[in-house]
Amino acid sequence: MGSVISARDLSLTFQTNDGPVHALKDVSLEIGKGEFVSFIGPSGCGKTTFLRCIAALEEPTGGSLTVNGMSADEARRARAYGYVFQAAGLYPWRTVGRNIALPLEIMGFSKAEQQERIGRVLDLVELSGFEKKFPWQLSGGMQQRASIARALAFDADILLMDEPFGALDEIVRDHLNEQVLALWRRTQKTIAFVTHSIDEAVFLSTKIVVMSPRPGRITDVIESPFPPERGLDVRETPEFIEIARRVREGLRAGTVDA
Ligand SMILES: Nc1ncnc2c1ncn2[C@@H]1O[C@H](COP(=O)(O)OP(=O)(O)OP(=O)(O)O)[C@@H](O)[C@H]1O
Repeated sequence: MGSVISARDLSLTFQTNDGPVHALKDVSLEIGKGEFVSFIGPSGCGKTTFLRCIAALEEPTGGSLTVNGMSADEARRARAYGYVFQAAGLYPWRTVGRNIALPLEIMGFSKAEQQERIGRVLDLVELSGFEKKFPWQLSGGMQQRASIARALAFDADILLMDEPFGALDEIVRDHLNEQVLALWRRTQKTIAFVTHSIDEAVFLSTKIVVMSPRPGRITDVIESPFPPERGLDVRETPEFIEIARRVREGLRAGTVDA
Protein backbone atom coordinates (compact mmCIF):
# COMPACT_ATOMS: atom_id res chain seq x y z
CA MET A 1 0.00 0.00 0.00
CA GLY A 2 1.44 3.39 -1.00
CA SER A 3 2.05 6.19 1.45
CA VAL A 4 -0.68 8.73 2.06
CA ILE A 5 1.88 11.25 3.25
CA SER A 6 5.45 11.06 2.06
CA ALA A 7 8.15 13.53 3.13
CA ARG A 8 11.71 13.31 1.83
CA ASP A 9 14.41 15.53 3.31
CA LEU A 10 11.82 18.15 4.05
CA SER A 11 13.27 21.43 5.31
CA LEU A 12 11.76 24.77 6.15
CA THR A 13 13.80 27.79 7.12
CA PHE A 14 11.93 30.94 8.11
CA GLN A 15 13.72 34.19 7.37
CA THR A 16 13.20 36.49 10.32
CA ASN A 17 14.60 39.84 11.43
CA ASP A 18 16.83 37.94 13.88
CA GLY A 19 18.18 35.71 11.12
CA PRO A 20 17.10 32.33 9.77
CA VAL A 21 15.03 29.94 11.92
CA HIS A 22 15.46 26.31 10.91
CA ALA A 23 12.00 25.01 11.81
CA LEU A 24 12.47 21.69 9.96
CA LYS A 25 15.62 20.06 8.69
CA ASP A 26 15.80 16.95 6.48
CA VAL A 27 12.62 15.39 7.78
CA SER A 28 11.84 12.10 6.02
CA LEU A 29 8.72 10.19 6.95
CA GLU A 30 6.20 7.85 5.35
CA ILE A 31 2.66 7.69 6.69
CA GLY A 32 0.59 4.79 5.37
CA LYS A 33 -3.15 4.65 4.85
CA GLY A 34 -5.04 4.24 8.10
CA GLU A 35 -2.07 4.92 10.34
CA PHE A 36 -2.36 7.01 13.50
CA VAL A 37 0.88 8.94 13.77
CA SER A 38 1.71 11.16 16.74
CA PHE A 39 4.35 13.86 16.74
CA ILE A 40 5.92 14.62 20.08
CA GLY A 41 8.74 16.98 20.98
CA PRO A 42 9.54 20.11 22.96
CA SER A 43 8.01 23.46 22.13
CA GLY A 44 9.42 24.92 18.92
CA CYS A 45 10.63 21.64 17.37
CA GLY A 46 8.53 22.12 14.26
CA LYS A 47 5.56 19.83 14.90
CA THR A 48 3.00 22.44 13.89
CA THR A 49 5.16 23.53 10.99
CA PHE A 50 5.23 19.96 9.68
CA LEU A 51 1.44 19.70 9.90
CA ARG A 52 1.10 23.09 8.19
CA CYS A 53 3.35 21.88 5.36
CA ILE A 54 1.09 18.85 4.85
CA ALA A 55 -1.89 21.23 4.80
CA ALA A 56 -0.11 23.53 2.29
CA LEU A 57 -0.30 26.39 4.79
CA GLU A 58 3.50 26.67 4.72
CA GLU A 59 5.83 26.13 1.81
CA PRO A 60 8.91 23.99 2.49
CA THR A 61 12.24 25.50 1.46
CA GLY A 62 13.77 22.10 0.65
CA GLY A 63 12.96 18.46 -0.03
CA SER A 64 9.73 16.99 -1.30
CA LEU A 65 6.31 16.24 0.09
CA THR A 66 3.33 14.40 -1.36
CA VAL A 67 -0.15 14.01 0.09
CA ASN A 68 -2.33 11.33 -1.49
CA GLY A 69 0.20 11.21 -4.31
CA MET A 70 -0.30 14.93 -5.08
CA SER A 71 1.54 18.08 -4.13
CA ALA A 72 0.33 19.51 -0.81
CA ASP A 73 -1.26 22.37 -2.70
CA GLU A 74 -3.22 20.04 -5.01
CA ALA A 75 -4.26 17.95 -1.99
CA ARG A 76 -5.57 21.07 -0.26
CA ARG A 77 -7.64 21.97 -3.30
CA ALA A 78 -8.91 18.38 -3.45
CA ARG A 79 -9.87 18.73 0.23
CA ALA A 80 -7.78 15.74 1.19
CA TYR A 81 -7.71 16.60 4.88
CA GLY A 82 -9.66 18.02 7.80
CA TYR A 83 -7.72 20.18 10.30
CA VAL A 84 -8.42 20.34 14.04
CA PHE A 85 -6.69 23.10 16.01
CA GLN A 86 -5.80 23.42 19.68
CA ALA A 87 -8.62 25.89 20.23
CA ALA A 88 -11.98 24.64 19.00
CA GLY A 89 -12.48 27.86 17.02
CA LEU A 90 -16.25 27.61 16.76
CA TYR A 91 -18.25 30.73 15.89
CA PRO A 92 -20.17 31.69 19.05
CA TRP A 93 -23.11 33.13 17.13
CA ARG A 94 -23.70 29.90 15.21
CA THR A 95 -25.16 26.71 16.67
CA VAL A 96 -23.03 23.57 16.66
CA GLY A 97 -24.91 22.35 13.60
CA ARG A 98 -24.42 25.64 11.74
CA ASN A 99 -20.71 25.64 12.63
CA ILE A 100 -20.34 22.19 11.08
CA ALA A 101 -22.39 23.33 8.09
CA LEU A 102 -20.15 26.32 7.35
CA PRO A 103 -17.51 24.55 5.22
CA LEU A 104 -20.30 22.57 3.57
CA GLU A 105 -22.16 25.78 2.68
CA ILE A 106 -18.98 27.19 1.17
CA MET A 107 -18.53 24.00 -0.84
CA GLY A 108 -22.08 24.28 -2.17
CA PHE A 109 -23.69 21.21 -0.60
CA SER A 110 -27.50 21.19 -0.70
CA LYS A 111 -29.40 21.79 2.56
CA ALA A 112 -30.47 18.14 2.64
CA GLU A 113 -26.91 16.90 2.13
CA GLN A 114 -25.65 19.31 4.84
CA GLN A 115 -28.24 17.96 7.25
CA GLU A 116 -27.37 14.35 6.53
CA ARG A 117 -23.68 15.02 7.11
CA ILE A 118 -24.21 17.05 10.28
CA GLY A 119 -26.22 14.16 11.75
CA ARG A 120 -23.59 11.61 10.74
CA VAL A 121 -20.54 13.46 12.13
CA LEU A 122 -22.28 14.47 15.37
CA ASP A 123 -23.04 10.81 15.87
CA LEU A 124 -19.38 9.92 15.25
CA VAL A 125 -18.21 12.26 18.03
CA GLU A 126 -21.11 11.28 20.31
CA LEU A 127 -22.78 14.69 20.22
CA SER A 128 -26.10 13.68 18.72
CA GLY A 129 -28.78 15.93 20.18
CA PHE A 130 -26.46 18.94 20.57
CA GLU A 131 -26.92 20.30 17.06
CA LYS A 132 -29.03 23.26 18.15
CA LYS A 133 -26.83 24.25 21.10
CA PHE A 134 -24.46 27.19 20.91
CA PRO A 135 -20.75 26.54 21.56
CA TRP A 136 -20.83 28.40 24.89
CA GLN A 137 -23.48 25.95 26.12
CA LEU A 138 -20.97 23.08 25.78
CA SER A 139 -18.01 22.05 27.95
CA GLY A 140 -14.47 22.49 26.59
CA GLY A 141 -14.26 18.79 25.71
CA MET A 142 -17.58 18.89 23.88
CA GLN A 143 -16.51 21.99 21.95
CA GLN A 144 -13.38 20.17 20.85
CA ARG A 145 -15.51 17.21 19.73
CA ALA A 146 -17.69 19.60 17.75
CA SER A 147 -14.60 20.96 16.05
CA ILE A 148 -13.54 17.39 15.19
CA ALA A 149 -17.03 16.84 13.75
CA ARG A 150 -16.59 19.94 11.59
CA ALA A 151 -13.26 18.58 10.29
CA LEU A 152 -14.94 15.25 9.47
CA ALA A 153 -17.91 16.77 7.67
CA PHE A 154 -16.49 16.78 4.17
CA ASP A 155 -15.26 13.19 4.36
CA ALA A 156 -11.53 13.78 3.95
CA ASP A 157 -9.42 10.63 4.39
CA ILE A 158 -6.78 12.48 6.38
CA LEU A 159 -7.27 14.19 9.72
CA LEU A 160 -4.59 16.62 10.91
CA MET A 161 -4.90 17.33 14.64
CA ASP A 162 -2.70 19.93 16.32
CA GLU A 163 -2.79 19.38 20.08
CA PRO A 164 -6.56 19.18 20.10
CA PHE A 165 -6.77 18.25 23.79
CA GLY A 166 -3.84 20.28 25.13
CA ALA A 167 -6.04 22.72 27.03
CA LEU A 168 -8.27 20.12 28.70
CA ASP A 169 -7.93 18.49 32.11
CA GLU A 170 -6.63 14.96 32.33
CA ILE A 171 -9.90 13.14 32.98
CA VAL A 172 -11.64 14.80 30.02
CA ARG A 173 -8.57 14.15 27.94
CA ASP A 174 -8.52 10.44 28.80
CA HIS A 175 -12.14 10.19 27.74
CA LEU A 176 -11.52 12.04 24.47
CA ASN A 177 -8.51 9.85 23.75
CA GLU A 178 -10.75 6.79 23.97
CA GLN A 179 -13.28 8.47 21.71
CA VAL A 180 -10.71 9.47 19.11
CA LEU A 181 -9.38 5.95 19.06
CA ALA A 182 -12.90 4.58 18.53
CA LEU A 183 -13.48 7.16 15.80
CA TRP A 184 -10.25 6.14 14.08
CA ARG A 185 -11.24 2.47 14.22
CA ARG A 186 -14.69 3.18 12.79
CA THR A 187 -13.62 5.55 10.03
CA GLN A 188 -10.16 4.11 9.17
CA LYS A 189 -8.88 7.64 8.58
CA THR A 190 -5.20 8.44 8.44
CA ILE A 191 -4.46 10.68 11.42
CA ALA A 192 -1.46 12.94 12.11
CA PHE A 193 -1.65 14.13 15.71
CA VAL A 194 0.57 16.64 17.52
CA THR A 195 0.89 16.30 21.29
CA HIS A 196 3.08 17.18 24.26
CA SER A 197 1.87 14.20 26.25
CA ILE A 198 3.90 10.99 26.19
CA ASP A 199 0.97 8.94 27.48
CA GLU A 200 -1.37 10.36 24.85
CA ALA A 201 1.13 9.64 22.07
CA VAL A 202 1.77 6.06 23.18
CA PHE A 203 -1.89 5.31 23.84
CA LEU A 204 -3.22 6.61 20.52
CA SER A 205 -0.62 5.83 17.91
CA THR A 206 0.42 3.16 15.52
CA LYS A 207 3.61 5.16 15.09
CA ILE A 208 5.23 7.76 17.37
CA VAL A 209 7.55 10.34 15.83
CA VAL A 210 9.91 11.93 18.36
CA MET A 211 11.31 15.32 17.33
CA SER A 212 14.04 17.60 18.62
CA PRO A 213 14.34 21.37 18.30
CA ARG A 214 16.78 23.69 16.53
CA PRO A 215 16.74 22.53 13.84
CA GLY A 216 13.54 20.50 14.03
CA ARG A 217 14.31 16.94 13.04
CA ILE A 218 13.20 13.40 13.80
CA THR A 219 15.20 11.61 16.51
CA ASP A 220 13.19 8.40 16.73
CA VAL A 221 10.23 6.65 15.09
CA ILE A 222 8.58 4.01 17.25
CA GLU A 223 6.06 1.46 15.95
CA SER A 224 3.41 0.59 18.50
CA PRO A 225 2.65 -3.08 19.16
CA PHE A 226 -0.85 -2.53 20.56
CA PRO A 227 -3.96 -3.85 18.79
CA PRO A 228 -6.43 -1.21 17.49
CA GLU A 229 -8.91 -2.32 20.14
CA ARG A 230 -7.38 -1.16 23.43
CA GLY A 231 -8.52 0.48 26.60
CA LEU A 232 -6.85 2.98 28.91
CA ASP A 233 -5.69 0.08 31.10
CA VAL A 234 -3.09 -0.71 28.42
CA ARG A 235 -1.12 2.11 30.06
CA GLU A 236 -0.37 -0.19 33.00
CA THR A 237 1.31 -2.87 30.84
CA PRO A 238 5.08 -3.40 30.70
CA GLU A 239 5.01 -2.85 26.89
CA PHE A 240 3.41 0.56 27.30
CA ILE A 241 5.83 1.59 30.04
CA GLU A 242 8.76 0.46 27.89
CA ILE A 243 7.62 2.50 24.87
CA ALA A 244 6.98 5.54 27.06
CA ARG A 245 10.51 5.16 28.38
CA ARG A 246 11.89 5.06 24.84
CA VAL A 247 9.96 8.21 23.91
CA ARG A 248 11.27 9.96 27.02
CA GLU A 249 14.80 8.93 26.11
CA GLY A 250 14.36 10.24 22.55
CA LEU A 251 13.14 13.55 23.91
CA ARG A 252 16.08 13.78 26.28
CA ALA A 253 18.61 12.89 23.54
CA GLY A 254 17.15 15.63 21.38
CA THR A 255 17.67 18.31 24.02
CA VAL A 256 21.17 17.24 25.02
CA ASP A 257 22.75 17.75 21.60
CA ALA A 258 20.49 20.61 20.45
N1 LIG B 1 5.86 32.20 10.42
C1 LIG B 1 6.97 32.02 11.13
N2 LIG B 1 8.00 32.91 11.04
C2 LIG B 1 9.14 32.72 11.74
N3 LIG B 1 9.35 31.69 12.58
C3 LIG B 1 8.38 30.79 12.71
C4 LIG B 1 7.13 30.91 12.00
N4 LIG B 1 6.35 29.85 12.34
C5 LIG B 1 7.07 29.11 13.22
N5 LIG B 1 8.29 29.67 13.44
C6 LIG B 1 9.36 29.13 14.30
O1 LIG B 1 9.64 27.81 13.87
C7 LIG B 1 9.92 26.96 14.98
C8 LIG B 1 8.97 25.79 14.97
O2 LIG B 1 7.65 26.23 15.32
P1 LIG B 1 6.42 25.24 15.48
O3 LIG B 1 5.24 26.07 15.83
O4 LIG B 1 6.32 24.36 14.32
O5 LIG B 1 6.85 24.37 16.75
P2 LIG B 1 6.02 23.34 17.59
O6 LIG B 1 6.90 22.15 17.77
O7 LIG B 1 4.70 23.11 17.00
O8 LIG B 1 5.88 24.10 18.97
P3 LIG B 1 4.69 24.05 20.06
O9 LIG B 1 4.81 22.71 20.68
O10 LIG B 1 5.05 25.15 21.00
O11 LIG B 1 3.41 24.28 19.35
C9 LIG B 1 9.81 27.83 16.22
O12 LIG B 1 11.11 28.25 16.57
C10 LIG B 1 8.96 28.99 15.76
O13 LIG B 1 9.26 30.15 16.49
